[in-house]
Amino acid sequence: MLKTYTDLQELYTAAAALFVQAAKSAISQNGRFTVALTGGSSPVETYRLLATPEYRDQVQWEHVYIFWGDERWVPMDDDRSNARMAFETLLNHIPVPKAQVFPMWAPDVTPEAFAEQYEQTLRQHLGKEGHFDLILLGMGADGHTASWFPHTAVINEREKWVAAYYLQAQNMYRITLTVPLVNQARQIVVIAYGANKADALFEVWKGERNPEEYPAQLVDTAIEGRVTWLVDADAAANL
Ligand SMILES: O=C1O[C@H](COP(=O)(O)O)[C@@H](O)[C@H](O)[C@H]1O
Repeated sequence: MLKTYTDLQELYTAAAALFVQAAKSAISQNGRFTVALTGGSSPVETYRLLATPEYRDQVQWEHVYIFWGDERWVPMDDDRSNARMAFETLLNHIPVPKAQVFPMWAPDVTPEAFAEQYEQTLRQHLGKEGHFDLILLGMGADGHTASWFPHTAVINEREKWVAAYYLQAQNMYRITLTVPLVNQARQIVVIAYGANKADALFEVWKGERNPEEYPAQLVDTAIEGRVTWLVDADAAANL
């Protein structure tokens, strides 16, 4: 499902409302809520909104388990860190227990070894089936989502749940949840706005199937109601 907003504030509100709704429903059914956060610029205002009393006070944060969908392999005080952004905008402002927050970063370990450790952590918290209650994603102007960049081997990974690899174009390691794990989530919300996303959004939704070029096509929209794209009119201009 794709929902288009002319007012960005309404898009942020819709994303925050979906988060709260997913948290309430998972906690009432299973006593806990597992969520993977996205990075980049797209979720910033949604995270800020979730930190306001109106949204924050609707969530039983002591039952929430926070992971990341992907990360730039940089220390958490680096401006590029997805975790740093999430702490600054949301996590520092909510009463979630620190032991239930799992950034994709650790010093003194290789990214590949860390990816294996992170997968073990996920297996402990998600069980062997690996169903997140909610995964938030963004989409870059090049059609990447999570750290599934065009023409990288990681988009064909079907065994591992978490993978790390060196992204030559950015001269940095990336760590990411993989396609099979993301597509097992109970709910996925993709946030994409801005005119620079219009071409990629068109290709992902209306273009020929070509996930090597537009990896966001790999987010499986087949199950009705499970995947929601929240986009603005600028991003949707070519649809
Ligand atoms: O590098 C990344 O980019 C994507 C998209 O970022 P945005 O700034 O266009 O929102 C993001 O979803 C991903 O988490 C991040 O690592």
